Amino acid sequence: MNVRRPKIAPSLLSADFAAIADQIAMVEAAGADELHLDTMDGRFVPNITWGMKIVKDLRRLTALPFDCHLMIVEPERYVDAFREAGADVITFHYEATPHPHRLLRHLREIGAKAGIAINPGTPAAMLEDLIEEIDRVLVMSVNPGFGGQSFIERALVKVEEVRAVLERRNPACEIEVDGGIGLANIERAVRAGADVLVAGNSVFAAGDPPAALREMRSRVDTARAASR
Ligand SMILES: O=C(CO)[C@@H](O)[C@H](O)COP(=O)(O)O
Ligand SMILES: [Fe+2]
Repeated sequence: MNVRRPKIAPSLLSADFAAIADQIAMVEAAGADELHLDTMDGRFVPNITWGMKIVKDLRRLTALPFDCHLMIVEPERYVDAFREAGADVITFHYEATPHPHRLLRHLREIGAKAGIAINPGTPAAMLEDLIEEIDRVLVMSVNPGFGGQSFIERALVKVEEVRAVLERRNPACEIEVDGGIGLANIERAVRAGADVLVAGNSVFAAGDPPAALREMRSRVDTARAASR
């Protein structure tokens, strides 16, 4: 059984970039385990965010691990640059490359944690021949592209399915859930088997973001203790 303490990764997509140093310091002080950075290219997803330059500059602001979620086509062209910019976990989309196996191996070779994300319409079974090559599976619980969307409940079934396969074949691999995570579902995500909970709007758009993050932390720890 999985007994790791789940991590909470605030998503900077929902942060105020005019005050980004303060926003990062705030979530770090409130107990964030990682920072989730969403790169979008306007092709794989309809939205556009930031690239390596921003990741590199943000790297100077914190020692928290950077969880770089690449929602871009041809991710193999950019992963080295994201690693050099300071990415610790690099997660590309299964749907964005014809060679996910090769890319997962390459990510480990360059010293990154190798992450692969699956969209809501992609079955967990598509990871079957990749399982041993993965350090983190990201189960999308919204269609990628925007923060603040509603959680897709079916994602929890997928987390359970991925957890069952990982228990047998790659127990060290983490499961991350991304999209619409908040107090209404964070405990259920942990009970389903999630190790990393991404939270954008539920932190940065809250009236009291540090309090929201601490409440999530407490609920996550209680849920994990209860599921042991
Ligand atoms: O990858 C994405 C969206 O595509 C996410 O990381 C969002 O940034 C999560 O934001 P919330 O749904 O938690 O507001
Ligand atoms: Fe994301």
